Amino acid sequence: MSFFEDLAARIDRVNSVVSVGLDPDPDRLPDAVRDADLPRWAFNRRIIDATNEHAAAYKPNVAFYEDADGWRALRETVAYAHGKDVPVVLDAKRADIGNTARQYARLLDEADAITVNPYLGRDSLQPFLSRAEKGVFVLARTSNPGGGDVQDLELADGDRVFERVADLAADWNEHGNVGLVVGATAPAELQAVRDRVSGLPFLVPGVGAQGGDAEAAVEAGLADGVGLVNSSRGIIFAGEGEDRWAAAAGTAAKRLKRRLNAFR
Ligand SMILES: O=C(O)c1cc(=O)[nH]c(=O)n1[C@@H]1O[C@H](COP(=O)(O)O)[C@@H](O)[C@H]1O
Repeated sequence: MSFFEDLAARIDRVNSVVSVGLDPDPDRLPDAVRDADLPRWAFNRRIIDATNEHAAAYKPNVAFYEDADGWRALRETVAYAHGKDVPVVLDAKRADIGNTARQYARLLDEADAITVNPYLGRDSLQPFLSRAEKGVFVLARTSNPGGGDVQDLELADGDRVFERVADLAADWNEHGNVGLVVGATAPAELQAVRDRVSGLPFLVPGVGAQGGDAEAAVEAGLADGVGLVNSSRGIIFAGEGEDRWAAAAGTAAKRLKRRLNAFR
């Protein structure tokens, strides 16, 4: 099965488009996991136990794992999520010259989909795109405050850079495995991207801690009902400082699922 077929089946099974971001900031981990052999893995395991029935996908951002223990924690996390039948999107935002990109693309051996950066152009993404069974989410309009600095620049024909990236990504979709990352904090741009590319599913981060627009995320983010709306800190640290932190994450995931489902 291709990634998007698999994701569509998962969305149906749990009636949810929630992507739970697994970004285990070491400074915010609860005391209960701090003495574990791999604290990030111990944390993620409890979060997955608490949230999987509401999760269409998990999205670990590799920034939170890029050290020796981190890679072990990430591998355990992905295997555990798969054991619960939940697809995993590795948020890596990678791309490089072909020779290097081929090595980066090995990350896809670990997961079902990945986020990539379009700035270096098609050949830099080819090693990802050619993995037909894996999903490739191309950054189009990001959610950060400076997301427009480059992405909103106007080209000579009046298109904005992020719009052109969306068109390019649609051209790169030879295997039906391409999606776009478009932040919920810029709802007008989100809708503009949807107006350009009707068929591509979006991964929409930025609801929750970044205050993005959940309604726009669902209305523009899904293509034929398929797409993901991600929250990381808003779910995994919902009960920070409490004993019931894992249960609080479960409640936060369920609440977000219901909020998003109201617009589906
Ligand atoms: O590619 C991403 O997932 C991403 C793109 C973007 O435009 N904005 C964005 O926040 N993200 C990621 O989505 C997650 C958002 O985390 P929270 O703000 O805690 O929900 C982080 O892992 C970000 O790196």
